[in-house]
Amino acid sequence: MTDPRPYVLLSAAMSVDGRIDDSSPERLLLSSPEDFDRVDELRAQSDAVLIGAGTLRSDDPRLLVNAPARQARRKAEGRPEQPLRVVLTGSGDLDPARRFWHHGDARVAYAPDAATGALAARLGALAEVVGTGARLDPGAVLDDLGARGVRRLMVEGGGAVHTLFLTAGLVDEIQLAVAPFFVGDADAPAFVRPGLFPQDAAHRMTLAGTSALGDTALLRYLVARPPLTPADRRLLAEAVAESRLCPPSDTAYSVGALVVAEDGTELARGHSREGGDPKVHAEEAALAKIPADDPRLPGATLYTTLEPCSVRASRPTPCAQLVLASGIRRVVLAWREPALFVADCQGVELLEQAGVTVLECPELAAEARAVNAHLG
Ligand SMILES: NC(=O)C1=CN([C@@H]2O[C@H](COP(=O)(O)OP(=O)(O)OC[C@H]3O[C@@H](n4cnc5c(N)ncnc54)[C@H](OP(=O)(O)O)[C@@H]3O)[C@@H](O)[C@H]2O)C=CC1
Ligand SMILES: Nc1c(N[C@@H]2O[C@H](COP(=O)(O)O)[C@@H](O)[C@H]2O)[nH]c(=O)[nH]c1=O
Repeated sequence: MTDPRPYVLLSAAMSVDGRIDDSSPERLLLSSPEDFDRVDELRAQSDAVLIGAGTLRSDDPRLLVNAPARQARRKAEGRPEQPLRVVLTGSGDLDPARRFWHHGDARVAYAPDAATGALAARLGALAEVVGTGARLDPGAVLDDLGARGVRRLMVEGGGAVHTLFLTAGLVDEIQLAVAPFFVGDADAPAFVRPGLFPQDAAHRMTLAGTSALGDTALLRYLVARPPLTPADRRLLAEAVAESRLCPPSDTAYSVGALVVAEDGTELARGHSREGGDPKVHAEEAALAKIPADDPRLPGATLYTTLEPCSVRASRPTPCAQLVLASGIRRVVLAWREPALFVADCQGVELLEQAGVTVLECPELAAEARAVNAHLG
């Protein structure tokens, strides 16, 4: 049994025009004193508090539970006085002279594997340095924190880190404080950067509370995490690996697909243009290998790197229809079809309308897309 990932609470303060700082070197105080007290209480309730390297550089924060009564409460509960303090970096370029490293108890820095060696040498005993694979992977960060016993994680910014966790669908709750003024500066950091967020007009968050903290409005949102399991991610990564086997094409996507029964048995896998058939799609190739009357199909999941097609020039039956005909009721995909060969792919809509559960895994979208980088 792997340890559970922590509950992730993202807390930030922004101006009414959506900025979390201005572009001056000094840190901008957006929160009211009452709101800063909320932040202190949230830190006290958390097992770990996390920021990005940009915030470390610009704010030089200590990131501590400040109220002595809260420190004492933690101690009385048998917890360390201060939560684990966490920094994320892509480059590994973290300055050991920052205040962050010289306060509180335990500290961890996460970085892509390639950056860990130099960073560990730089930080020495100031922090543990942990690699997250080829890239800065927020899922790997949560896995590692879970294994350290972290059950509640507070993500405290800045904008790039908010974007990293939100676009990966890894946030459970947002506490967003809105300060009653404008920053009015196009160069000032925004709450989030542009990105593909699972929460859009069609997938709205739940407003769980609003309150006034001094002159600051606190909005509390519950963010439904896409119910993907670690096994789903692993199997979808297998589908991405399968997509790398596709014979190259300048006119069609390279896609990989796996069909896996409820008990984890792989029923079939397939990839685009498999076996010399220039027209076959990955889902079609995989489904063709399973007898139509296999009783495991209704409980099975289709993992595919690209949204199943809803219209198709090459063959009469699009893949979304093939999936419906197979009886499969659950589809996990990495990447929605871009409007390159088909103006508006309706594969997800078609499946959902027929009652199939469709889950997207934005964490793997970049990898699925990379296999098709030559298509632009
Ligand atoms: N009002 C508020 O509530 C808060 C405001 N802030 C403000 O936010 C600003 C800082 O925000 P921002 O500049 O976005 O910095 P962040 O704190 O979000 O850190 C960004 C850094 O984290 C690493 N990183 C983040 N995402 C990735 C990724 N996908 N791949 C690789 N590395 C990644 C990089 O580190 P590296 O550069 O080492 O490669 C990147 O430069 C400051 O002005 C600060 O005052 C911050 C927190 C709260
Ligand atoms: N400016 C700002 C925040 N900034 C956050 O507070 C951190 C600094 O905390 P400390 O080390 O305790 O001073 C900083 O790194 C950033 O994450 N937070 C908020 O709730 N409201 C605000 O207006």
